[in-house]
Amino acid sequence: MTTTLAIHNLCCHYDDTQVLSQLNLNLKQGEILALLGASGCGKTTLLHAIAGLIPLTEGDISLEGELVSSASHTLPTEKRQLGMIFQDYALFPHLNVADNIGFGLQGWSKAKRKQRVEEMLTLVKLQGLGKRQIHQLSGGQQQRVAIARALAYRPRLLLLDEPFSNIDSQVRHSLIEEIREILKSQQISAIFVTHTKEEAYSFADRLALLHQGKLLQTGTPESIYSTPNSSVVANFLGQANYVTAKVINQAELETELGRITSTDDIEHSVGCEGQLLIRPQQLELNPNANPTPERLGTVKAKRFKGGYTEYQIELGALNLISHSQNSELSLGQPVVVSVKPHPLVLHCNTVNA
Ligand SMILES: Nc1ncnc2c1ncn2[C@@H]1O[C@H](COP(=O)(O)OP(=O)(O)OP(=O)(O)O)[C@@H](O)[C@H]1O
Repeated sequence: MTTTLAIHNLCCHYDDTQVLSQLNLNLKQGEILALLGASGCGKTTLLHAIAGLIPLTEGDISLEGELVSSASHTLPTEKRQLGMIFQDYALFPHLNVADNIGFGLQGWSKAKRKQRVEEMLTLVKLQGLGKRQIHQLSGGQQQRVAIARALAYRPRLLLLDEPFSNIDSQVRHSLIEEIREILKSQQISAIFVTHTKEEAYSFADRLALLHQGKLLQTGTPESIYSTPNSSVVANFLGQANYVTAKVINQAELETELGRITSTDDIEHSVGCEGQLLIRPQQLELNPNANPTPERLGTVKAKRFKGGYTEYQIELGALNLISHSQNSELSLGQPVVVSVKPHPLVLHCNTVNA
């Protein structure tokens, strides 16, 4: 499979402040990647660098093997064959839907342009609405027009900056799935900026987590969620408990909750100490089990969440969050806390331990 985008050792500055540092990232043809991270971590800056809107101070960017940015060279945005979609749609209010979609097709014959616009209207399920004015469309429909316009001239890469943030949450989910299907059917490579992990999970094949201008981890949503390489990544992708732990052998850790066995080999060496990550749904609460002191906790708070109940458990100095199917536990009730069997994820205190 060919590489659409290759970013190598990229650094960007605004005045004296370094905003992106030593960033490496590749994107395969047809792949959808979500750039995820807290506000201000550099997501939009990276998108702008790929678009050629800001220069690089170090490193380079290639599109389909063509060098488009380096410290000494920036190919102008309009020569990069990119599609760009931003949260405010940036449609032309004085043009109707068809003219918005056909706007980028300069130099095409009238007949070919009309045919392409019709194809695009069908693709985004807006057949028959070509003559409508933009203000006569819903937010979701306007975003479909933006997609159609961006795809009409067959870009080699689509850049989307928080494209769903202005869409009503009721329609957002189905729109995300629909647009993903359109991109997949056309084998379009895309980079999508969001700070909402749920959007990233349903839209992207792969996530790239940015933190303070550095790329911390890339991988499928499932792999990053289950084996985050740091507490920053773990916390960003969902609630997390941490207990101190030490590797006893390849399969076991000695922890604040007693000895815990992993279902996979533990990758760290014996003796390594650190923090064991336990997701709330990996903690089991049992009011009837035989208590051992290190596992006996008390229910301090509970919140019904629909599909599960969230409990806050006090256990010695630990404050643990558990998501349980059992909604019957009451405040103050003693419970035995155990960890469901799973491959344990330990973040060691010592590097390379
Ligand atoms: N034109 C600019 N001049 C100076 N600093 C800037 C400029 N644009 C952004 N920054 C700074 O660069 C950093 C990264 O900004 P960027 O917009 O890339 O973050 P982001 O991750 O997209 O944030 P958000 O999720 O809030 O949109 C921030 O600290 C921001 O204040």
